[in-house]
Amino acid sequence: MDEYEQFLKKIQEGLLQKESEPDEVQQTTSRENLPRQKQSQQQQQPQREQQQHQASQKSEVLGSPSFQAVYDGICQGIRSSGTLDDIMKDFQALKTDLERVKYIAEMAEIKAMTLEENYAKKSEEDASNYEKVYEMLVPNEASASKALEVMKKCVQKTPVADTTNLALRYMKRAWASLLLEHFDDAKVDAKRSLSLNCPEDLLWNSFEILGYCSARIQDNKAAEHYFQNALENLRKSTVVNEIKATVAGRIMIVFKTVKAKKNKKVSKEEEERVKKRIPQVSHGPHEAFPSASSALDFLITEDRGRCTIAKKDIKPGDILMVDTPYCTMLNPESLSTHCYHCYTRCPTPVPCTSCAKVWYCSEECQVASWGGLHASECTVLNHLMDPGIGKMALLAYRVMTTIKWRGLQKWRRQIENLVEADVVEGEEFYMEEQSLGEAKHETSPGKPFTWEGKYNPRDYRTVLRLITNSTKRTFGDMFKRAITAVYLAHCLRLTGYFGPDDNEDNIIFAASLLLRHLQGGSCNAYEISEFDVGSEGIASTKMIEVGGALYTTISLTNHSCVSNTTRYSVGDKCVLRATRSISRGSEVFDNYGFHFYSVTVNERQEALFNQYKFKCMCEACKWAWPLYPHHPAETLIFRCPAPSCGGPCCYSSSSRSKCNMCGNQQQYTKFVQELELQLSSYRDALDKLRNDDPSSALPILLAHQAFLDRHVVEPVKHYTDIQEATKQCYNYLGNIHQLRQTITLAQPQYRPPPKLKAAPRKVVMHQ
Ligand SMILES: C[S@@+](CC[C@H](N)C(=O)[O-])C[C@H]1O[C@@H](n2cnc3c(N)ncnc32)[C@H](O)[C@@H]1O
Repeated sequence: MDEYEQFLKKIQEGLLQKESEPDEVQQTTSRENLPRQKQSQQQQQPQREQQQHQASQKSEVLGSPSFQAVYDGICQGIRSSGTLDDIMKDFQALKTDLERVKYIAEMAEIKAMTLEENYAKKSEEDASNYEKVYEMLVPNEASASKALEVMKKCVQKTPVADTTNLALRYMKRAWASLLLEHFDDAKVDAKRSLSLNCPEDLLWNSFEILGYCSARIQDNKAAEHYFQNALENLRKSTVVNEIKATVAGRIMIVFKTVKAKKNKKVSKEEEERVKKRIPQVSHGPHEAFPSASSALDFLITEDRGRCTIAKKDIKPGDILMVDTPYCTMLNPESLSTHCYHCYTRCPTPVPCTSCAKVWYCSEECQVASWGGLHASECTVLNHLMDPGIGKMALLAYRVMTTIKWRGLQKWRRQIENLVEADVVEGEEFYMEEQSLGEAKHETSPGKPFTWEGKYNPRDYRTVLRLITNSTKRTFGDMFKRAITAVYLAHCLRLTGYFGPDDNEDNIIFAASLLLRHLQGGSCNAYEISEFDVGSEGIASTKMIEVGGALYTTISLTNHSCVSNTTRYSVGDKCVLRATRSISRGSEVFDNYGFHFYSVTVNERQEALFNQYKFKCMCEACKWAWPLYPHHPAETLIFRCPAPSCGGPCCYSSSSRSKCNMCGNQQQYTKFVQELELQLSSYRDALDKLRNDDPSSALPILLAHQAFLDRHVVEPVKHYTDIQEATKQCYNYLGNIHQLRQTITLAQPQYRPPPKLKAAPRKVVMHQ
């Protein structure tokens, strides 16, 4: 191992150690801090002081205790005192969420809990360590992508007030992007650097980067302007003459070329494209439910609660809902790749100005997020994203920070009536009738589900009325959620949520709502997804769950394992689209992730009951339809087209020429001819899809689907195939991530001469 490698290893080890410290220390201090019995104030004080001292020594303030530690402490306490039966009895006798959280708040462990802020802090020490690693990596072109990653971390850790260092580090990140030929990214960072407090001596770097980026897209006028600026600033700088000569030489090669060329139009921004891709609902919007199509209506049924019904015949492809989220959250796994505000990928991220945990795709998102929800969670984000607390915690917390304390006051009387009495429209109606999770039959009629005014997806009351299934929850489920709710209410308090109204009563009131939202979230939250198209196109696609959201209109759709719709995300919006024909009066069904063709009946029923608290009675569950591999393959079963017959007939390569039920020859033959034409255009559509042309494939697939819906009997492989192909086409219309293609430069001479690519940048930037 040479000197360079040793140094690199040492720094990397140091950094790695730093990064893993918070969790370890957090757990240790948490356990120490969690008393079996309530500790006296005097006992607690020195311990807290010691922790505070330790925390101030670290780059991250380690709040204590974590949710997991509180929960484990309570469980251990119950086990060791042998009081489980009593606690279960008492807790299960409680009727409302308010009573439940009051009970939890009285527990010794909760009373002794002292939460502190816990978030990833900025640190110049960490930032400059990352910068050192970058300096070692960047001269080697093969390490450019590592250099870029390291520089991202460096920027994230840089204290925001240090605008000189930030400017320098954005510029260095821009060089790394340029080395990787990520021209758009390099341009964004070079501009950021110029807009900050970049030392005059080094200004030429960003201008030079911008020159190459503009030349790359043949914006020759801009390139000329940037190169002139680069040369001018280079001349004024104090860098040694040898370097000046080298840099000027490489700039001149490209400068001469761009001067001789005409301009070409610059491509539009990605954001614009995303905006345009938000579709409109088919048939125009519903009067009272603006996120839904006017082709829908909403009922409350005895056995399935609120549900969505087709008011008129719906065609495959119809867009039935385009829903706005009440609130959203980014999954912890996507923190390093996606914008914390708009959920797009961010190759040139800007960090939060306060913490070193979240990224934004742009300064606009950074500002919008802070002005929106992040300011009220930034300092407790490590608590909210604690692995033990569960995904729903952050979403429930965000419901509260979206409505804000002032907003809650407006509805307080209404909320208290609703929550305390646990009377919720819809639940109230069918809870009385319904035995535990047992759906009666699919087509029971219902009464209309009405809403005073418009059912606005940004109205808090639509979230408040999401079904919670609280009467069907086990002791363990409800007990843990109640502890989570109280813990989250304390996090709210830490961030100053209650303002001057910070008192025990209000915290308990907020905790009761949090408990409601934790339950509601578990059976009503949806994913924000991204369709990931790998390097091999359609053959290598997968769906990624980037975040979670509450869509209160889409939440009015029930599940079927043979659903007639599918969902996809466009930005943070959710689109619900018909995958088959839905006749007037039939129910519109979503699928909660358990399809009849890929999950066995028993597994589906168990999973649906565990999470959503109902027993599915769809056709596939009732008749135990086989899994996909066991569907009839070569044969299509259809209904005889003769109106007086309608009996099942088989179509295969060795098909008959008349119906074997009624003997009708004429209509049968005509139908088979049409079917053969249909099958041939279906094969055409599949070819188009294979060749990455989903927009040409989709209309053919939809027409074929409508034909099958008129004639074919399920389950059959061909029908499932076309459903899947249609969903793939829809996915291309939503959030999508396509691997960066390495573009060969149209004018190779725009590339900085290879020998000079890395070295001068590195040397000169640190003069
Ligand atoms: C997203 S909500 C759907 C709307 C819900 N019915 C309501 O009243 O608000 C999910 C919940 O609806 C109920 N549900 C969904 N699909 C169902 C079905 N096929 N049969 C019975 N209940 C169902 C379950 O209580 C489930 O937890």
